[in-house]
Amino acid sequence: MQRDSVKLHLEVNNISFNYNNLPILKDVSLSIDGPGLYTLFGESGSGKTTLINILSLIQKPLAGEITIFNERVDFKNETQIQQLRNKIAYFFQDLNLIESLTIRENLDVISLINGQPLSEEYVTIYSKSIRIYEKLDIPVNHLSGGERQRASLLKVLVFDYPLILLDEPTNNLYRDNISTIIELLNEIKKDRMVLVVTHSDLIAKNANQVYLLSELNKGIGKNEK
Ligand SMILES: Nc1ncnc2c1ncn2[C@@H]1O[C@H](COP(=O)(O)OP(=O)(O)OP(=O)(O)O)[C@@H](O)[C@H]1O
Repeated sequence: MQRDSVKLHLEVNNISFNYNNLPILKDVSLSIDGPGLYTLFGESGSGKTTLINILSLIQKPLAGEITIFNERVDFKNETQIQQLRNKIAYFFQDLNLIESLTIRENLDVISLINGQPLSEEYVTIYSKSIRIYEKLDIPVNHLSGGERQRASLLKVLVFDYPLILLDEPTNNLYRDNISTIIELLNEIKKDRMVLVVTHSDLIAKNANQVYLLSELNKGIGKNEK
C-alpha cells in the first residue's frame, strides 16, 4: 500500500506543562526516529494523557519545542497546526464516534474533516483484519463496547496518518481481541510511528522502545502520585 512519504521523526525538547500552576510535565524530552511501535508507561495521574494531548497538538506546552516530521511546531501558526493535525491520528479513551451514524458514515465524516479520500481498499483490508467488516453498515449505538473500540481503531488505520497516538487502546478488550490489536500494531508499525500509552505488558513486549514517563519527567507530577 502506497502512503504519502514524510520523514518519520518526532523530537520533543524540554517541554513543560502546568495545570493551575501545578507542574505536571517539566523538561520532558523524547526522540523517536523511524517507523516502529513505541510505548509510554507511567502511573495514573503522572501526565501521560497530557503529553499525548500536546503531541497531538491539542494542548500547547508552557515551554519547550516539538518537531514533527522534521517541522518545528509553531503553536501560533494555525495553518501549520491544522496541516500537521491532519497527519496525526489520536485514538482517545472516549472513542469519539458519532453514535447515530454507521461505522462507514463515521469514516466519511472524518474524510471530510481531514481532507483525505476514503480508500475502499483500506476499509476492506483493515476492517477484515480487526474483524469489524460485517458491522460496517451498522449504527455505532448498536455496537458492543469491543466493537466500538475496533471501529474507533479502524478510523486510525484507514487514513494516512504517519504518526499514530493511542491512549490505552486495549482497555475494554478481551484477550483475544488484544492479540488481534497487537498483530495489527505489528503490521502498521512497519511504515508509521505508533506511540501507545498502555499498561499492557503484551504491547510492551512488541515495542521497539519503551519509555517510562517517570524517567522522562522532572515535574512534580511524577513524585506526587
Ligand atoms: N483539566 C485539568 N485540570 C486540572 N488538572 C488536570 C486536568 N487534567 C488532568 N489534570 C491533572 O494532571 C495530572 C496528569 O493527568 P493525566 O490525565 O495527564 O495523567 P495520566 O498519566 O494520563 O493518568 P491516567 O493513567 O490515570 O489516565 C493529574 O494529576 C490530573 O489530575
